[in-house]
Amino acid sequence: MRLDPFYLIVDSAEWISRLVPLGVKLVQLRIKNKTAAEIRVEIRIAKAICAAYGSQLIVNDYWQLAIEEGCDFIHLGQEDLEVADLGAIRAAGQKLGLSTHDSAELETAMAAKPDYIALGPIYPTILKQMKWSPQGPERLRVWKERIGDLPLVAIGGLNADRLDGVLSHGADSAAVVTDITLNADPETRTRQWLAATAAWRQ
Ligand SMILES: Cc1ncc(COP(=O)(O)OP(=O)(O)O)c(N)n1
Ligand SMILES: Cc1nc(C(=O)O)sc1CCOP(=O)(O)O
Ligand SMILES: [Mg+2]
Repeated sequence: MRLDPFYLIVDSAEWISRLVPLGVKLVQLRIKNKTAAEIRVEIRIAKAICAAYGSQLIVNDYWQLAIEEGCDFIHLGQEDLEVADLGAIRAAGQKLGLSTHDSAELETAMAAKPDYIALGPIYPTILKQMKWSPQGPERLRVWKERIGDLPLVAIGGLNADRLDGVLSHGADSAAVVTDITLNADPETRTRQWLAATAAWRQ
């Protein structure tokens, strides 16, 4: 499986409706602090938009809702993984991406036979408090050697200027939140990401 080098992460279907039509081919819906009923609606709308534009939707955390809504790709962190039913996820034919932050987590993640591994935070992030110090792009090489052909996602503090650095250190895809969603002009910033990743899309 190949992942697009530009992996957008947003917290609403509204963002997906704004940015996916610009050409984003890989997008995660990562919603916190909403009810399950509200998240179901968001997933449904996001799925329809992604289907219309040929974009791969990945649902964060809410694997049961993702299955019920007919989505095909989820992302889980290590704490999510502890309580998730991997058998049900596989039986539903879901692809699975997993977060890792250290070697022990990588071992746990690999045992779950994921479809990609994410490593973060590569740089300091302002989105959420992290227990881990920034990994630095060099650590991506170490992860790539350990996971072989499995796609590797870099996340945390990425911006258009840091893209080439992470992709040239072994990441197959660069995930981003605030460099786009907190930008004064998110559409223009998204176009910059699309242009900056074009050479890695061949
Ligand atoms: C691509 C990608 N990588 C890492 C994460 C973080 O997942 P997790 O550790 O479960 O934290 P939350 O995002 O749920 O706060 C991610 N969402 N996507
Ligand atoms: C959601 C998330 N997970 C991370 C991890 O390291 O697992 S870093 C992160 C935040 C990414 O946001 P930004 O691009 O704004 O830094
Ligand atoms: Mg999570």
